[in-house]
Amino acid sequence: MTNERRVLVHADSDALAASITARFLTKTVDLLDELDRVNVVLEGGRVAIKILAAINASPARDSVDWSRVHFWWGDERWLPAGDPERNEVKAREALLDHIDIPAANIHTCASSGGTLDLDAAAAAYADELAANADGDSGLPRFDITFLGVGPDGHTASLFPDRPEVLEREATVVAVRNSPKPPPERISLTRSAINSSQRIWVALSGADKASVLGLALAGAAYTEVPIAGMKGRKRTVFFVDSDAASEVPENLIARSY
Ligand SMILES: O=C1O[C@H](COP(=O)(O)O)[C@@H](O)[C@H](O)[C@H]1O
Repeated sequence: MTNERRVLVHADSDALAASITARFLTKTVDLLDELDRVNVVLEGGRVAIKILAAINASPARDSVDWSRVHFWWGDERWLPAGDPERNEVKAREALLDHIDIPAANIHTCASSGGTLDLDAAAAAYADELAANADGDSGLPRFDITFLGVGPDGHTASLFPDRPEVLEREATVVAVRNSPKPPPERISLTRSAINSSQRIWVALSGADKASVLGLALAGAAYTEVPIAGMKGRKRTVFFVDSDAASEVPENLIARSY
């Protein structure tokens, strides 16, 4: 097993979504043969939601025993419950509301407008992670973590040149003054993300090409946060041809 990064290039975002869907369903079924439960970390980017919709539409969707799959979020936007811009709401609409999964398996971050303020909500999410921890890590064993990337290189809600990207102790941070709306967010930290067994990064579109090139060329993660994300077993970049235009040819695995 290698933990090298691989880049899989697809013709377009539809092909990308189909490929990651097939891989996700197969890997989850295989993991459930070995493990009592599988923990999956979701994100809220445009391509991520397209992938969840593709999983929902797949004829193989119900080959997964969803009662043994737990969903977490790499980040959440600090918005009222039910707000269509919440990552959780988008994921529910695309997939989670359509599968046979116990509510307790869906581990959301709190919403704004409730009893918790932003810091307390981040602490509550860290407590929920710790209550499901693998050993004394404070974190579940994240079997598959989906990440997206903004044109500025942010991933989850870790933005360039911000203190949150440097956090080493906490598993979860409250984010304020995000350069991308909404300004307040909750995010896993880099070390929490990098505890994942597998990180699957999805990028689509020409506006992601430059940052993908920088990340693969070894940019500092403080400036390009996605550059600092690496799963314990594998890190795979699922990209479309527009996003791949600045990836060195020798890094591309043309298996799709
Ligand atoms: O705000 C966010 O943005 C990133 C990237 O989103 P995209 O639409 O540009 O792909 C996403 O991964 C993150 O979860 C989300 O909160």
